[in-house]
Amino acid sequence: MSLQVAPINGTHIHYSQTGPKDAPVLVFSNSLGTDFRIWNDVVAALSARFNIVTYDKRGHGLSGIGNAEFDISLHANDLIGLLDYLGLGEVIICGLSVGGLIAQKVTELQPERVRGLILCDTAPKLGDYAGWNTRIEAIKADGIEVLGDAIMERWLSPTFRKDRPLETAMYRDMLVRTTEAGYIGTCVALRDGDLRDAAGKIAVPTLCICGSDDLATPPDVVREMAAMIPDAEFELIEGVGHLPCIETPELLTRLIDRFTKEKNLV
Ligand SMILES: O=C(O)CCC(=O)CC(=O)O
Repeated sequence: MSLQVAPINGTHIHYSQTGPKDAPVLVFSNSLGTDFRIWNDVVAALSARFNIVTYDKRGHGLSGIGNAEFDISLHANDLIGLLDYLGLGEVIICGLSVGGLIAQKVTELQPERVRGLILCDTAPKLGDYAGWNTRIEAIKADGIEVLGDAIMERWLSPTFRKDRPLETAMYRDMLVRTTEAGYIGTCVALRDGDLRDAAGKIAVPTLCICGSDDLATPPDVVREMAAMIPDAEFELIEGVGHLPCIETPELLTRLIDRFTKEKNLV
């Protein structure tokens, strides 16, 4: 399949669209330092029933970086711009980590557009100001490479790292090959982003998911988010880290399948 690219808000956004065009639209939004290949197994399992959009957020994967100052609103407006470009109306959004903040921000900006939310390993506010600045300064000094091993420990469970060393090395490469400007820009967006006031106003069916071994957004953080969002459900996936779409795509697929059916989103 040829690469698909759209002109969005002064840069180019690399995306893919798979599945029947008349099916419900399911959009996946990525975590920090990853590109949309992390959803490959989930997309393969769901693409008969959904019109699926995946994309590389600004500064990641094959998307451009542009000249704008990064914040969560910019990332959310990029996703809105991509949906407009593709002529898509109502969507279900599955957002992972910073992708979960992007999904929450799109819901705040265009509540009529979002039919349902699946928020994986995320929260309305991630980390604290000083922690993000420490990470930004470390990368400015020595590059992303120096943080690679520590980040793998947060992303992937000990079992995955032990049993699947080649894939662990590959995802580490995905991380450290992210452009510094794109990675740091998104750290700034996370440092300054706080959607806690908006969480209580989310009025669409929401499923919150977390891996039990997630050291980046631990289960209690995700449970706290679920408690803020009216009627949100919480699911813990045992033995998995920050990226359930990589470690257990079958289980994540089943959760998305069950949730979208139970909430009449399909
Ligand atoms: O993964 C994200 O989108 C942000 C959370 C984070 O910092 C994960 C990590 O790199 O440890």
